[in-house]
Amino acid sequence: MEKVYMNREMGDGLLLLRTYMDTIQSTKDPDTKSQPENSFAERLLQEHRCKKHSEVQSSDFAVDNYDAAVRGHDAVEIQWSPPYGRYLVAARDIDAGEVILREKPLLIVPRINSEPTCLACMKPLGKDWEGCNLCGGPLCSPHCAGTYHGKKECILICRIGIKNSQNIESCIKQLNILLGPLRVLLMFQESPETTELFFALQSHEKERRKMHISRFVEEHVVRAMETLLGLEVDSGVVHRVCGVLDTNAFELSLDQCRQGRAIFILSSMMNHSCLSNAQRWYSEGNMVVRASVDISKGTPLFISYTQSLWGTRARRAHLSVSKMFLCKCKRCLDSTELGSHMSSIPCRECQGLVVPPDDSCSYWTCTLCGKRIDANATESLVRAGAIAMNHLPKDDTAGATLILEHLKRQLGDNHYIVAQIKYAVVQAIINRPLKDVTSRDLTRVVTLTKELITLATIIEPGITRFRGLLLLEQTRAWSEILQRCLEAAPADGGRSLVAGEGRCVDADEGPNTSDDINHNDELVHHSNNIPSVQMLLSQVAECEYLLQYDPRLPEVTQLAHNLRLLLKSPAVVQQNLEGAASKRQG
Ligand SMILES: C[S@@+](CC[C@H](N)C(=O)[O-])C[C@H]1O[C@@H](n2cnc3c(N)ncnc32)[C@H](O)[C@@H]1O
Repeated sequence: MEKVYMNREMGDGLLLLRTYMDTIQSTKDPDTKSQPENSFAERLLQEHRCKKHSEVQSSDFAVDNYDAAVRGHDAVEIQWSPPYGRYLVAARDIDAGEVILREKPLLIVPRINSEPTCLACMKPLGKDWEGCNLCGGPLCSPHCAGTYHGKKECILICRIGIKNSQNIESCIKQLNILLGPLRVLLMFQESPETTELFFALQSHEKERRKMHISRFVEEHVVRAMETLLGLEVDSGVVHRVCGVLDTNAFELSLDQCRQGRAIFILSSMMNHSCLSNAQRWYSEGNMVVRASVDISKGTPLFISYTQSLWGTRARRAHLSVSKMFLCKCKRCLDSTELGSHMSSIPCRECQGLVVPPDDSCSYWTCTLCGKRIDANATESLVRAGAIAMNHLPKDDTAGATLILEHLKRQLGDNHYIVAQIKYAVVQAIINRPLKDVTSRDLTRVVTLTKELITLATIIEPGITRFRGLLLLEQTRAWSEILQRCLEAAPADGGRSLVAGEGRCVDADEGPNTSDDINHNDELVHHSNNIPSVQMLLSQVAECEYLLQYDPRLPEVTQLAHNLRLLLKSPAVVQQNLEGAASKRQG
């Protein structure tokens, strides 16, 4: 404990956060609203409730969100150590799949992007939007029931002059940059006690001062607040607010279409690892953090701040620029990336794989023949792959598959560029109405998702969203294939197709030139391995568990419903009866 106070900034914050957490921990029942009297959380809540009644509307975003009470979190505690700052640790053994944290946001702000977003409900609006009657800022409708656009904010935004602007696009861009820090400052004004809590979070203020971001904040936030909004602001405070937001805010899908960035005090204490042991969702107004693997008492909890389908170099660069640290997790320190070889390329001399240099050397090395390769040669190959990936033909899965096959030969089957293209092809196919997808493309989805699930087992092990989404796409493809088989030969549950003499077609043979949807040849091949409805139902049950808190859960439920209906179809019933009879005979 002593050394905690060696770092004053961190130590002060730690004390405050631990106090905050203690009050939360002391209320175990997730449905109980009562907090210990005079506790920090209770004080915050009481003050908030008084405001809620007396100042309706003035700072609507803070209303309700301020009910930042996280309850019953006996699973975690906060610790501190010099290289990592504060972090959450398992206070007891935690089982894979257990919910570790459930927390309401302190505040929600819009994402920084140039797209107009409804100020009141945070729905991205595209080109067609209506302006707020008063300030002219984007709203999905003048009667939007969203509560984020409070009166004070509206009055300030009026001063930007969006209504009469000749260049609305640039006004909206500026507004999107300003809005996050502006809402934080309004929250401080409305609820001064939030200031201390917010500033207990890390801002990397000093490091940011030396970086380009500092000039950006000075120009587009501090100066814009002064000149456009006519506010007198403390530049240091604004920089710190922006630092806290950039370091701690979670990008969220608020529901299936609304998006935002939000601050969660305790969830912010989770450090990063590219091989995380927990994952987070936003579900029914709460951050839900779930253990993806078993975590033993005393182990730090890690979520991932980055993308598992990126190679080490890209992940580390992203973390170092956006979160100001050099990741030294197991995956980052291993040039084979845990044996996945997602950044390796095939050796031209032998069957081996050439792995990227680690911090100690500058050349790439084959793990089999030991050949050393100059970094420039391999990097230009990877760059060419990245360019091809960024120009992948849209709505042309055959074309995309050709590129994929070419890059597989150049970069290897598991390379991160190849993996990202595989996932992009899966999404391009499966996001179309399934009735319009050729059987060949459905087959492709099955093959690619199987390969990606194998990869996911290494880079995102356990109960994870990525596995859930891959399994969902695979099950959707299988169930469409199965239905086509049943429709093509309903009398015998598709088995006559199995006995047919058609040519076996495999997804790897290349693109289909015909757009014939009911491609019986392919069905012949696949009816040999098509899972039964029961098998697909158990796959869906796994998806339901994995995606329990995901916005795509309704799709899983719908798929389960469709499969249950299929189970009742005469062809499947007949098949099951015959199956049961032959089992009895056997
Ligand atoms: C959301 S905060 C996490 C809590 C933070 N450690 C604190 O004390 O407030 C993110 C910051 O934590 C630090 N951090 C997170 N993961 C880390 C890691 N694996 N190694 C080193 N620092 C890390 C970085 O400074 C990063 O910008």
